[in-house]
Amino acid sequence: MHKPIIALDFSSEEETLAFLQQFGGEPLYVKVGMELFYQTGPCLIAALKEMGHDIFLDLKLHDIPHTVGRAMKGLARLGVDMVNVHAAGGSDMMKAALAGLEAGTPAGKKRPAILAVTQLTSTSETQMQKEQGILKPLRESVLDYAVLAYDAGLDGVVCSAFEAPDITARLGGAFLKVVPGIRLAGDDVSDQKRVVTPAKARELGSTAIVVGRSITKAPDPYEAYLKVKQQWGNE
Ligand SMILES: O=C(O)c1cc(=O)[nH]c(=O)n1[C@@H]1O[C@H](COP(=O)(O)O)[C@@H](O)[C@H]1O
Repeated sequence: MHKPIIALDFSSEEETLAFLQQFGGEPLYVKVGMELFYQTGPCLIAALKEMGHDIFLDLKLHDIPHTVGRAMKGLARLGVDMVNVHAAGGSDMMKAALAGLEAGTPAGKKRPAILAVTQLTSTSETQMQKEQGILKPLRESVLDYAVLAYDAGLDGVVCSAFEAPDITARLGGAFLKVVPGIRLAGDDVSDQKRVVTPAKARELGSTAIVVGRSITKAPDPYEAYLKVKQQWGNE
């Protein structure tokens, strides 16, 4: 089982490094998303690697296949461990993303795992149906996107824990289910709609969890991390 992935949703390198100092040098699995990457770029990725952290670079690419393929080729050179695209970009785009990653991964290095974001955990079924015009149940939409990603050769999906059992049943346990929308009991869910605790995520068969504000906004982030880790069941 993977360590909980901490979402470093900060706007500067200083803030990020001050946050990480509270972890006393413990090697972590961190997620760098668009807020931080757009401010700090590849330099911070290099610094995080130097500190021994595993990195999920969450830029959720969604564009024409040629553009996404070329972008992934560049991202592969950063030496991150995991990247993602939006499944809604389609099968050709996902295949181009994978081919770009393979082409960009330096010889002798491991290709980053690539995930497809299905339905964002901030989306409810009502919103999906009204705003995206997808009239099936949300669970079905997530499963359909997961099958599309699997057929395109991707390593897994980002989904909520609620859809994890269907995906495992259909595509097997090795296909990754990386699950955000995690809260410790009593924490503010904020903009998230499909939310579970770390323990529930494990019970539903998630491969990994992504945790942001339940850790980053906690009065004692390290203590919150230990609580998440304990509930999740450490590696
Ligand atoms: O791809 C993601 O990481 C992602 C997909 C998704 O469906 N929902 C989702 O919340 N995320 C990310 O996971 C993190 C969740 O943050 P918190 O809600 O603060 O725990 C954020 O960095 C989001 O960008």
